[in-house]
Amino acid sequence: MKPPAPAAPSPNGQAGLVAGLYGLLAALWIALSDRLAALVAGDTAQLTLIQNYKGWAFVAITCTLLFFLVRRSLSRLQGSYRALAESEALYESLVQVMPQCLYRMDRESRITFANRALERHLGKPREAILGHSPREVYPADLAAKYRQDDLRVLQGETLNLIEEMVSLDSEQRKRYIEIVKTPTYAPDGSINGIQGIFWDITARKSAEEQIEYLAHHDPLTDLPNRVLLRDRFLQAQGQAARSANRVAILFLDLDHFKLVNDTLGHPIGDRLLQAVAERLRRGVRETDTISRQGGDEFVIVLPELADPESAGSIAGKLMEQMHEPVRVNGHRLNVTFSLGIALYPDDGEDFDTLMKKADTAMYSAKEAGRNTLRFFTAAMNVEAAARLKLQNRLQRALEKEELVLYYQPQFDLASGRILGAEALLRWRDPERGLVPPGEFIPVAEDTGLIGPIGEWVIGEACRELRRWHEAGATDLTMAVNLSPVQFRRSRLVEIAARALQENRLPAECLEFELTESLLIREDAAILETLTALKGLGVKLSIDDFGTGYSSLAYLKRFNVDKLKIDQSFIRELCSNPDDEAIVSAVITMARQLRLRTVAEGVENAEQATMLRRFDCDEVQGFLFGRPMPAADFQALLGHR
Ligand SMILES: Nc1nc2c(ncn2[C@@H]2O[C@H](COP(=O)(O)O[C@H]3[C@@H](O)[C@H](n4cnc5c(=O)[nH]c(N)nc54)O[C@@H]3COP(=O)(O)O)[C@@H](O)[C@H]2O)c(=O)[nH]1
Repeated sequence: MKPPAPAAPSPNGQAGLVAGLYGLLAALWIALSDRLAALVAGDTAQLTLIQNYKGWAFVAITCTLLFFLVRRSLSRLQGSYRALAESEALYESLVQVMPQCLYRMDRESRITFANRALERHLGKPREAILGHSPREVYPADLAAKYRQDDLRVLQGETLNLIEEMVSLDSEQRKRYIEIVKTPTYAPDGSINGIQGIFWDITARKSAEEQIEYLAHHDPLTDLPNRVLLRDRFLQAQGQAARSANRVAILFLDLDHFKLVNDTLGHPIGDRLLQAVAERLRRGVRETDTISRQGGDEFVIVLPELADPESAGSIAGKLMEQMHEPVRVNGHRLNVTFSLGIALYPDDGEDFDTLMKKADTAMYSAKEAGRNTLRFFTAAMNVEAAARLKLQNRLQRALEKEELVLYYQPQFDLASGRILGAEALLRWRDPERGLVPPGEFIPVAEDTGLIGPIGEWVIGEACRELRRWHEAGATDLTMAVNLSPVQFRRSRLVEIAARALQENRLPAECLEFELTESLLIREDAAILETLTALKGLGVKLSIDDFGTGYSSLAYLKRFNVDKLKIDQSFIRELCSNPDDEAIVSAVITMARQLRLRTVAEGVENAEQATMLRRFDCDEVQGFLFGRPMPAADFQALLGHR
C-alpha cells in the first residue's frame, strides 16, 4: 500500500502570508501616515518633524516584524531538523540492531540498502552488497525465483508477499526464511523499487520436520510407525485395485521376547529389537514397508503381489534370515518369530480389518508352537474371541478366589517315604470346570498377571505346608514352579521371605523349580536374585532337565540342589535304549556333582524299578499319586 504523504505547511502559503501582511502594512502606512501626522501635529514645524521621522519609524516597525517572523520560521525549521535527525537516528539504530534482514532494491533488483543482519547473513560488508543484485549472490535458480517474485511486487500484483523460501547463508548452507516484500514509491506515487524483510526459520522448520518424522516413525528402530504404515497400505491398495494384484500384511511377533526383557533387561531387549529391524530391512524390497508397532511387534506391507503364495515365500525367507543368532552385548540370542498373514482383497478391504486378521493369524501361529507362520482363516476369528475372553476372565479369577493349588506327592525311591509335594496351579472356572495351568499360564505371562498369581501361589503353598507341619509332618517340603517372567517383575526374594516368616517355616523346606531357559541367560539380575534366594536358605531345582540347553555350566554357577529329569525321558525308559542311556547318565552326573535327582512322570512299576537300579533319589508320578486337592493330600498324610 502506498504510504500517506506527511502533513507539512506549504512554503507558498507561508511566504504569501508574510508578503501579504507586509503589503497591507505598507499600503496602510502610505494611505494613512500623512493624515495621521497632520492630525497629531500642532503646527507646521511639528508636522515637518513627524514626516522626517515617519519613514524611519516604518523601517523600524517592518524590521521588527520581519525579525520575529523570520525567527519564528527558522526556529520551526530547526525543530523539524532536530526531530528529523532524532527519528533518523532511531530508525537507523532499530534497522541496524534488528535481527531480521532488511534491504531495498531498485527496479532492476540492485540492492540500494542493506542492514547489518543482511551483511551477517550473506557474510559480506555493505559495500560488497550495495549496487549488486541477487543474481550475483545466489545460484541461478534461486536468483531467478527471487526475480520472479520481485517482478510481481513491481507490477503491484501482490503487494505483500509472505512465503517460505530457501536462502543460502555466508557458508552457502541452505536456510529456510520467511519473507515480506513490498513495493517502494517515488514522490509521484510510482513504484520505484522493492523493500524486503526476511528472517531465518531454519530452526523452526527443522523442529517441524523432526515432529513430522516422529509422528511417522518409531524412535527406537527408525522404522515407519502405524500412521505411516497405514498411508503406505492405502497407496499399495490403490495400485493393487488398478492392477488386480494383492497386498499382503505380515504381522510378526518375536517369540519369548518378554523373557529377554525380563531376564536380560530392557537395554538388551532394545538392542535386540534394533538388530531384528535391521535384518528385516535386509530381507524385503525397497517398495515394501516394514514398521514397528511397539513392543516386539513388526508389521510389513508387501504391495503388488501376484498371488498369496508370494506372501508365504517372502515370509518364509524372513524367518530363515533369523536362523543365525543375534549378538547383543556378548549374548548370542536365538530369535524366532510367529507370523500371521492377511491379504487384500481376499481377507478384507480396509487397513484396520486386515491388521486385526493378520494379528489373529499371528496368534494362531504362536499357539501352533511359535516359530511358524499362518495365513488368516475364518476359524481363527472364533479362537481370537475365545482368547480375549480368557484374558478378561483370568484377570478376575484371582480376585474371585477361583485359583486353587493341587499337590502331587514326591517320594524317596529307596524307602518309599513321602518327602513332600509339588504345588500345581489350577483354575476352578465356573464356566469350564477345572482348567489346567498349561491353558492359562502363558496368558498370565503375556499379560503380566503372572506377578500377582505367582505371589499368591508362593503364599498359599507356604500356608498349606504350615498346616502339614502343624499336623506333625514337619519334615515335608514344598516345591513351587516359578515362571522366568516372575524374576524381573516381582520382588521374588521379598515375597518368599515374607511367606516363610508369616508361616514360621524353615527356608530349606521351600523349593523353587526353575526352567533351564532361565538359567542359560547370563544375567546379573538373575544371578543376584538366585543368590539372594539361596541366601535365604530355600532350595533350587531344575525342572524338565534335559529338554532345554546342553550347557551345563550353569549347574555350578547357580548352586542348584536338584535335577528333575523330564517325564519325556521316563515315558519310554524301559523300551527306548536312548532314554535309558540319558537317564542313567544324568543320574550319574548329578551324583558326581552332589545334586539330588527326581524322576517325574513315573507311571508304572517297571519305570520305578529301573530308576531304583540307576540310584535315582526321588520319584513323582501317577504311579505314586496324582496331583490332588489339599484335603486329599492331608488325608494321604494321615495314612502314612
Ligand atoms: N509358573 C507356574 N507354573 C506352573 C504352576 N503350576 C503348574 N505350572 C506349570 O504347568 C505345567 C503343567 O502342570 P500340570 O498340568 O499340573 O502337570 C503336572 C502334572 O500333573 C504332570 N504329571 C505328574 N505326574 C505325571 C505322570 O505320571 N504322567 C503324566 N502324563 N503327567 C504327570 O506333570 C506336570 C508337573 O510337571 P513339572 O512341573 O515339570 O514337575 C507344569 O509343568 C508347570 O510348569 C505354577 O503355580 N506356577
